[in-house]
Amino acid sequence: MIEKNMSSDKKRVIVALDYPNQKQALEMAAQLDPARCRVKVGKELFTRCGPSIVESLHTSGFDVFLDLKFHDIPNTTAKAVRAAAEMGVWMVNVHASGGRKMMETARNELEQVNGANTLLIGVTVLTSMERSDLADLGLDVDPLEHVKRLALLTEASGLDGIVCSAQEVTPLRQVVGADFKLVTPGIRPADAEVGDQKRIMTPSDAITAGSDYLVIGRPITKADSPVDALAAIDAELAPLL
Ligand SMILES: O=C(O)c1cc(=O)[nH]c(=O)n1[C@@H]1O[C@H](COP(=O)(O)O)[C@@H](O)[C@H]1O
Repeated sequence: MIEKNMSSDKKRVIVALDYPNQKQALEMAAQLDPARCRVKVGKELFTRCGPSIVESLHTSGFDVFLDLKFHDIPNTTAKAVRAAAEMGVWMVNVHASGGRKMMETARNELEQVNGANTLLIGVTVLTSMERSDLADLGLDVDPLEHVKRLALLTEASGLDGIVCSAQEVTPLRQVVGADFKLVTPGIRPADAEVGDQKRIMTPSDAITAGSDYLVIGRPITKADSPVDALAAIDAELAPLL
């Protein structure tokens, strides 16, 4: 029997536009349908292009996840989150390990932006990290344990959700609220190259586990035909949504 994911949002895929220039990013976006997916602007593209890339994507009708993973003192982080909200982005993120005061200050700042309905999300443990990477940081814990701790802190700080691995979604769903968004990168279709990701899952397994949004970059953008790669992912997800 096919298990249906609970979220009513049908646009679950966020395509990571990890490109070094506006031309390549917009060429990719032109092949995507804003009615069927969202896009992510990350550190490389934003550092090269600045807010104009976000404006262009908005003009083309896309919801934009601005993935700059802010991590700084509370005032600096909050002002950066405000700047993102004033750009009108759909989602923005901070590192949950910046702590409660940083996240609460960012949340409060966001509330003061007129008309903003930007989702504010906390990054827990990067999907490229495994237990040994946490040990290097002096954290002698399983990634799931640390993700759980940061998820609860993020929720208590008033944020809308977290970025985590899809591998953590099932146990997290038992401890966070049903509306708390679980955004999962590290998504790899069965035949895709893993690259630098460590805690991975297939698109259908991630949705079945309860992921709200799947962040997918290279399996689409580096495919011979990005359109075909996305269509295959959509076909894999369709029976589950
Ligand atoms: O916040 C993110 O989006 C993010 C968090 C995380 O833990 N892991 C992670 O891979 N990401 C982003 O998700 C995207 C994944 O890209 P691919 O590995 O190419 O599918 C990249 O743009 C990363 O910056």
